[in-house]
Amino acid sequence: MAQAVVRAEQYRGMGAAEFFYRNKEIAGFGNPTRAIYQTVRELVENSLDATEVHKIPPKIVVQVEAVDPDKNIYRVTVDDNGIGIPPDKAPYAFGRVLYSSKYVARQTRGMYGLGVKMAVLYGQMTVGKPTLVITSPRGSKFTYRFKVKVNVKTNEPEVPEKGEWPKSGDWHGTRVSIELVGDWRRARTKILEYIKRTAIIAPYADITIITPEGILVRYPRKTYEMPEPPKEAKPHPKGIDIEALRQIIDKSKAKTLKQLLITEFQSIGPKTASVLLKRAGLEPDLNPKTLTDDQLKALVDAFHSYEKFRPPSPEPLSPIGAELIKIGLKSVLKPEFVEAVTRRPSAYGGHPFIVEVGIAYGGEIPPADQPVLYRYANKIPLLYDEKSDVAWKVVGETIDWSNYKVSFPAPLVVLVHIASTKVPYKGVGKESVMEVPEIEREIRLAVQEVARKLKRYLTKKEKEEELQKKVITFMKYVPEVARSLSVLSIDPETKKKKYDERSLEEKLKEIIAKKLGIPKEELPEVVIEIE
Ligand SMILES: Nc1ncnc2c1ncn2[C@@H]1O[C@H](COP(=O)(O)OP(=O)(O)OP(=O)(O)O)[C@@H](O)[C@H]1O
Repeated sequence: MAQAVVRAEQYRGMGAAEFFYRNKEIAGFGNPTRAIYQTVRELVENSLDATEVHKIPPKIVVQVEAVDPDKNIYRVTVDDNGIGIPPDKAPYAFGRVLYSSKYVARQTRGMYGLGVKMAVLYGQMTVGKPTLVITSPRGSKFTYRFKVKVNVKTNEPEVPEKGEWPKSGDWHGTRVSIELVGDWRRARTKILEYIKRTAIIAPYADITIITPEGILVRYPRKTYEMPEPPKEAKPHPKGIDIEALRQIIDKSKAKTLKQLLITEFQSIGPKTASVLLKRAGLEPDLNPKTLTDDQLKALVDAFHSYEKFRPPSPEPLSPIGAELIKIGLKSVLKPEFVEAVTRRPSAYGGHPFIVEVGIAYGGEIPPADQPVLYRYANKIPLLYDEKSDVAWKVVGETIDWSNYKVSFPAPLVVLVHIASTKVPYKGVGKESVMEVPEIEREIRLAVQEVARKLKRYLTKKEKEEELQKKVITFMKYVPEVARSLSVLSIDPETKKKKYDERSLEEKLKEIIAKKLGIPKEELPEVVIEIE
């Protein structure tokens, strides 16, 4: 009988690239449908960050080509007119997991330094080919071309091919091309919806998608008006933990603790610094680099328990603004009513955020049994996991729409945008946002504010319709009544009518207009004759 072999446990470490390679689904690459959707998303989001944050009106072309449809092999290519990537950084940007230019307190779509590498990895795992990157940084005299792979074991980029050539025009931007096994047919609707919703939130962008069937869908730019780009801000003490503090100390040139607090954090001046250090039981002149674990903890505790900090600065945020939301909703959905609001900045756990809400109603929007919710976080449309998102909780479950004169089925679209330096996503795939009470509250207030405007509009519309009905009811009888009165006014002796029909009609119209409280000229010209 075979003896069971008892082997000793094998221990080894695992790098970031290998971890995400083994756990693709947590980054949104769980199956071929999600993978192709997520690839388009990651590339488009990088392109938008590379343009919009630098005040360049984005021009983006997405192309999905069928390389071998029988094997479900597709090529996704995204072109942009962004700032490009310096040639020494490009291999890392595409070939090293957790490498990013966005690890700063500033609102961008990207934040983890992961997205495009997951797409590169997925491509190399399923088709085996490297990703092609062509880029020309702004101001550079060259265009660079790389083929890049991620080395799963070492998390170092592999560059099997590279080249450069002089640039003639002033083109700048990036083109990324990835071949992968994807289920285009299943993902198609979601991808087209994603592009549509991106066009709504960024009406200043020119976005085109060309599908494998050769269909071209273009959302032309509606305006050159763009949101103010976010500014980088120092961290707020309330959002700091011990590790973050350690990293700040490592990078800082401050010689004393007091200096560190004043120069590296928002909301701390000399006075507050002294109070905080006293609370933490630390000497102001201590060299920050010598702090023990206990001292670091004492300082973080003092940060968290201090009640008088100013709220985090909203400068690193870049909301879209009510006007642009309205332009976006109007141009794509063609509703009869549209309104939007940008709330004042708020904060949770030391992170600033702003909620924006837009409502579109009627027109070409088809009626649905529930409100159609367009969720966005840092301008990214979120299409999956709707029911577990804080915005759904408010729009779909908490708000009683009948209070706003909406009865379902109704043609109602509600757009909710959360802009923050740290959106509390439920996962790195960025599909839904956690139920943070401060955010939930802001969403509720914003939805209520816009919904009240919708109610006013619907009430006015209802009144106008009632009035219109009355006008028609009264006016129907005018010709007949005028004729009868005219006949009654015949003088028995002369046999002549005292009043002719025309003048009686005019008199009757005057009476009706007065009764309904509208100018006589607004009564319909054509008088409906009764049978
Ligand atoms: N089209 C592009 N133009 C300019 N820079 C780009 C472009 N695509 C990627 N990059 C650079 O590559 C970096 C890595 O991109 P990646 O998608 O991996 O992460 P991210 O966008 O920073 O964060 P996230 O994982 O949250 O998307 C970006 O931070 C950016 O600096």
